[in-house]
Amino acid sequence: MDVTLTKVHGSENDFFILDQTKLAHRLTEAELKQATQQVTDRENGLAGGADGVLYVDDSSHPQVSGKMRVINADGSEASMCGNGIRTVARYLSEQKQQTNFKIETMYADLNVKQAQDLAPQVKTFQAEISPVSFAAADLGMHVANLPELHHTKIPALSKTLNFTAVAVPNPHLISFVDHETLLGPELGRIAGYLNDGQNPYFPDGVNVSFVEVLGQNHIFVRTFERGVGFTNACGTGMSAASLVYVLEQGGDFEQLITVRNPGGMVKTLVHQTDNTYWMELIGNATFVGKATLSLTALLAGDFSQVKFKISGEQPAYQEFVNSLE
Ligand SMILES: N[C@@H](CCC[C@H](N)C(=O)O)C(=O)O
Repeated sequence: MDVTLTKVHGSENDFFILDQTKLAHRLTEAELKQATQQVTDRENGLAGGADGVLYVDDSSHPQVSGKMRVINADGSEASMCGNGIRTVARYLSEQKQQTNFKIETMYADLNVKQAQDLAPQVKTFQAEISPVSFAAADLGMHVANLPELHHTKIPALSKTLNFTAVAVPNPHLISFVDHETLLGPELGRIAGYLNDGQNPYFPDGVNVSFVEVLGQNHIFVRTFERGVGFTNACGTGMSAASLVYVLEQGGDFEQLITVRNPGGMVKTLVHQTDNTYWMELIGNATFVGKATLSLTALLAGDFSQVKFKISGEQPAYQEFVNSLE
């Protein structure tokens, strides 16, 4: 059986899209994990590897155009992926000729739509990020029996930094820091510890983001992701950081927030409807290229015979990044 993998990125958070509806039969759970670990490997994977694989499938939900499952590079499954869903939105939009529709994810059917291009030839999509919860149970968090964590020190992690934890719905720990701390070693040290599978605070791991305020409704977010490590950007992390920025640091509801990240820039909107928060994430959905190979070669991690066909979209994205001040 042949399998086509499309390499994509959102703010250089890169993935392969594998459309299960195009296969003679669906991959088993074990195959999903194995294929992901093989293809994403940064040294021996396909086309430089990736941060994860986005598996597309049909949805059985009414009025929903497709389903996305997110498998991290280490084989663990995530409930959501903000950068990934924009690329899946573009993929489904082109397959089904729709510009405004819903995608099923683990916990919610999320609205997605095509948006105005961020820059010439930089295809851009907008995705709903929800549901939001601060509850320890939804975060898999065990910090001093606290039901929620808002702008609070965790002495075992840092004597100086304050943390807020929020599930969107994948778990995020957010800390606002100065420029030196943003770029320094603390993020790797703290996030590495929290994702070691042994710590008592987040035994299932957590995505950790450091955020610097650059100006009004303008922030920089650097993220160490659960199941991956440092990535160029994390869409749910930038959405969670935007929410915490609005709630704690003077950002504005219903105003576009510019979010810079090591891989580029996105825009977010933070909403409050009744007592519920939700966000929208607007950013590039770039297709880098694609390859077709046999399932046997994919599972064996044998990419020696694979021809990777470049799309030609990356130079426009690079120009966009170069244009950012
Ligand atoms: N890069 C993603 C998040 C992917 C999932 C994350 N690593 C997790 O395990 O929760 C994004 O753009 O949101």
